[in-house]
Amino acid sequence: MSKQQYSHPDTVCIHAGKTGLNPHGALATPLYQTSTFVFDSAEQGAARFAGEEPGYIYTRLGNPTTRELELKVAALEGMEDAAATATGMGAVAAATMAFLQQGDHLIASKAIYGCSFALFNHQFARYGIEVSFVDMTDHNAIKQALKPNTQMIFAETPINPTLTVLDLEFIGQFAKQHQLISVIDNTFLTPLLQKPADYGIDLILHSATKYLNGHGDVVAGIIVGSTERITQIKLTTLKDMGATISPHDAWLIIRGLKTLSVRMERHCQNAQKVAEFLEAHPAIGQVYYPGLKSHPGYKFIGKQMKAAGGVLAFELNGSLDDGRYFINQCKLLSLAVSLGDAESLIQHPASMTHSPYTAEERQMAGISDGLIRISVGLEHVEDIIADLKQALTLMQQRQQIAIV
Ligand code: MET
Repeated sequence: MSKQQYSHPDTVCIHAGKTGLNPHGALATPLYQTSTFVFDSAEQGAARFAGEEPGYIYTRLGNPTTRELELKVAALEGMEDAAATATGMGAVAAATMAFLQQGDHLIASKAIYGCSFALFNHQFARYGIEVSFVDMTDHNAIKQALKPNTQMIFAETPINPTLTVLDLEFIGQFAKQHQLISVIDNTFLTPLLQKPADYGIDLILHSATKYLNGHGDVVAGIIVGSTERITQIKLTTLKDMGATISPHDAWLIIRGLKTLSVRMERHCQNAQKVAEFLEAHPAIGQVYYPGLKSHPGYKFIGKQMKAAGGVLAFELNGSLDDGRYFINQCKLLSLAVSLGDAESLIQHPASMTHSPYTAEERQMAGISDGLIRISVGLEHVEDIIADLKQALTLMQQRQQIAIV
């Protein structure tokens, strides 16, 4: 295992995490596409199962290609260890359920990705885990949600899809003060733009489907934390529930990570320009992007977050029907959920990513029916803006005809 420390994350993305399991010195990481590993003897197999001898057993329990991905992302987040998972939701479920049991209480942000909300709101109730959904911009509300059985606090920042920014320093300190396990989903910014570990956060999650992989061809997740906590996850929820990543998917993410730094830079530059264009357009109402001075999260830029990332949301001056018409007119932007790909993606959270919420729950979470989310891709920004502009013009013309 490489012990070398690199001073810059760009270099970490490319070089960190080498396991040394590379007998021919291949430049690219070898892909160990195998379900199982052959033991030299029955005694060796028994010793590996007993944890008395290091070495691989079976890919659900670990794999050398996956290990390189885990070590790389742990190094990027500045944490000891990581566990890669089959999907982002695999990471959310394995990380939370490893530490929560019947009778425990979880404080969760009231606005989070739709399936994280569904897991906490629908599934946890079935297992006797109590959840309070809280507006985490309101620190008093967090304090008031605390109960004697509270074990964990869970949030995303910026929030999917409202782009609300939460104060990681407060969350980290609050969790320490009350001996809670703090969990932050860092998917939107990646460790290149935000490092929750700097604020004492215990577990950091990613949907690796998104920016870490970056090419829209994988679903995967990863959990980052201390060796102790990651070991507990690997020996319980990950081993026994089995949301294990495929080695091939781990290999693709290792390849994608090599360009994470340059991709994030371009995503941020493009998103900033798109946000400014939308903010100035008469057909657009509110734009939600922390890179805009008008956004309450702007004060965190250059502090908690290096930049605002590649996702933005906005409301049109128009009806839900106008919004659907507008999205349908986009030609370059693909109408698809997910984010962090080279392709710009546009979607309607209320009916897509956040449809597990009821209309009332969405309203409480601040996700309006008119909200539209864009993952700004790596195309030339003028082409992205031109596509949005033509779709907005068509929508405005249709609105005019409707009035006449
Ligand atoms: C199945 S819906 C979405 C996937 C992804 N988490 C997103 O926010 O786009």
